[in-house]
Amino acid sequence: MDAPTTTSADNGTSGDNGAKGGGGWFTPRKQPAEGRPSGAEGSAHEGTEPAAEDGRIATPSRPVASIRPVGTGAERAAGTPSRGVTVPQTRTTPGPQVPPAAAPRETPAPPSAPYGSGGAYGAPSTYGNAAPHHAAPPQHTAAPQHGAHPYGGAAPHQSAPSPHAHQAGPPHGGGAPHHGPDPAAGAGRPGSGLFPGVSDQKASPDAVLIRRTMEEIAPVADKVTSYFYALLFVRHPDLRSLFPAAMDTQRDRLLKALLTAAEHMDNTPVLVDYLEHLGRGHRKYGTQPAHYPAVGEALIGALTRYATTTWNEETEAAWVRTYTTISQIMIDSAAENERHAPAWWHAEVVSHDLRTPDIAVVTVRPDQPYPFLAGQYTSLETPWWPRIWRHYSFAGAPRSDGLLSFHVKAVPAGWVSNALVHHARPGDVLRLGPPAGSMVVDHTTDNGMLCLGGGTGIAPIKALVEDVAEHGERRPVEVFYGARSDHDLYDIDTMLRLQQSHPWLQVRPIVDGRTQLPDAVLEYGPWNEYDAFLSGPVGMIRSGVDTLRGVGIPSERIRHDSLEELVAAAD
Ligand SMILES: NC(=O)C1=CN([C@@H]2O[C@H](COP(=O)(O)OP(=O)(O)OC[C@H]3O[C@@H](n4cnc5c(N)ncnc54)[C@H](O)[C@@H]3O)[C@@H](O)[C@H]2O)C=CC1
Repeated sequence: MDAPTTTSADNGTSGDNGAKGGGGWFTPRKQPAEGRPSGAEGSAHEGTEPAAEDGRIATPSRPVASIRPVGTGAERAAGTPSRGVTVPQTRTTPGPQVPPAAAPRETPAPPSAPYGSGGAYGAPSTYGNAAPHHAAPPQHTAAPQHGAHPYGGAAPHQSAPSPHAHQAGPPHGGGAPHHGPDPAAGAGRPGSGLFPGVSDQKASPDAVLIRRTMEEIAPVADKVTSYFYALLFVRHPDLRSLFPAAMDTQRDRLLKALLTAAEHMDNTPVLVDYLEHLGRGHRKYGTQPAHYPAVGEALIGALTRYATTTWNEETEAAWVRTYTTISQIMIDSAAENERHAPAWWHAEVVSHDLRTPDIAVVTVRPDQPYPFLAGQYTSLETPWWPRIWRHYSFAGAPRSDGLLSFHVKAVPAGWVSNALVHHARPGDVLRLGPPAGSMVVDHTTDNGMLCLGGGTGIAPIKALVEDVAEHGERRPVEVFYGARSDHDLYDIDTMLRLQQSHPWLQVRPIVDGRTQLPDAVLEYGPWNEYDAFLSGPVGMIRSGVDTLRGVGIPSERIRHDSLEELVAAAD
């Protein structure tokens, strides 16, 4: 969800959207033509409504409550009267952002992933783990309207910061950071279906209703998503230009974001971190507060159409409350971020080093200072594929000259990666989003570091090593660098040079054969006193987490970027 909602000067009830005339907020203004194609793309003509897959017109069952406008945090600070939910002022986050968890990298799949990962209108991404400074209990506790609860009711676990605050966290609690029951699940009966490990027993009433809806629409998720975008673009054709031409991957992002929010609805710290990250990340797409109500209308319209069994007035009210709060947090987060960071950075390619026929090291110079931490990643857009963003890790610790490097592998059908490897040249200008990810070094300990880098996943591992070196630490750092063949160890010379300079560093190239990357660590050790860092293909992360837990490293000391995002990127 990415495009949550809010603010609308008319309180969301203007024009035909008002709850009048039997229409209601999401009621079609006009019948669509017979046989009109459905789907998110193609079809949006202003003043008409999209047809459902079966050709029927989708008309919400009844008027829905308006998604309330609340203005931005800045407006409230200036004394603008609140018109809806009361949301406390956004907190200030000084210094480089260490947004919650992670994201995907090169996207070997459909070239279309719009708002890249992390992103836009529907991109979850990570959060699962708040960065250290996010560990404090959230200040966002949207006051309920009409007795409703902000996140769908009570905000139960507010007092407990995420126990996985240092891990790269998957959005749906499924991936690595949350090995074991979700902290939000309490001691109740574990949930089932879409939300394993999430219990309804301690869940707030709104959370229960929202999850029921999600369970119901899961089997028809594709239809819901298509219909959502169709509604959005038909009613707001101007918003279409914010999205990439190809919507394939984008569609999934909405549902994933919803799942993420739904799963963590009662875990306020996690949810707020996630949404704040999402709100900041949306700035680069040009998302404005006014866009949120539009998305909210389309969302409710799509749910009304497809969640036929669970949808009723109560459920609808829960969704409206929840969406309003979500929007507010994202809007406030973006507004706060706007005070000290650009929405994006331009970055000129200054060198392009083709290491293998399909791997390049691309170095860029941002047009203004770009603060980040070693181990983080950014989103990147090329001039050849506007509005298509991909995530790449910084392949080095911050440098005094401000240059940033990325390791890019051209993957089949990967538009961005192929453009970067085969077309980018010095002088080309890319766009970068804000830094993200929490796979960073904890300099408050001197624990040994066990690092597994598979393929181009070695990029952030190299950054971590440089970070340790720059801090003058002498903790043991063991790097296992996996590749399919000797030829694919494109950065081994750099890693071995680092090893020569630093006696605390051990680099072991592991070429697929007798053993593969995660298993190779079993021949060494013991590792139970180490912190672990995993970076590479999702299969490697999954098996690596299992292996490392098996050798005694607790889950909370195993860090990696979001599995969900990596999976999404590989679709
Ligand atoms: N470029 C970047 O900045 C970053 C990229 N990544 C991710 O790293 C991946 C790199 O892709 P490639 O270079 O093509 O890697 P690859 O597919 O050639 O695999 C590299 C090595 O990882 C291990 N591995 C792969 N699959 C495995 C599995 N299922 N189980 C156990 N070990 C496995 C093997 O040792 C293999 O040689 C991509 O998925 C990318 O998204 C992750 C972080 C940063």
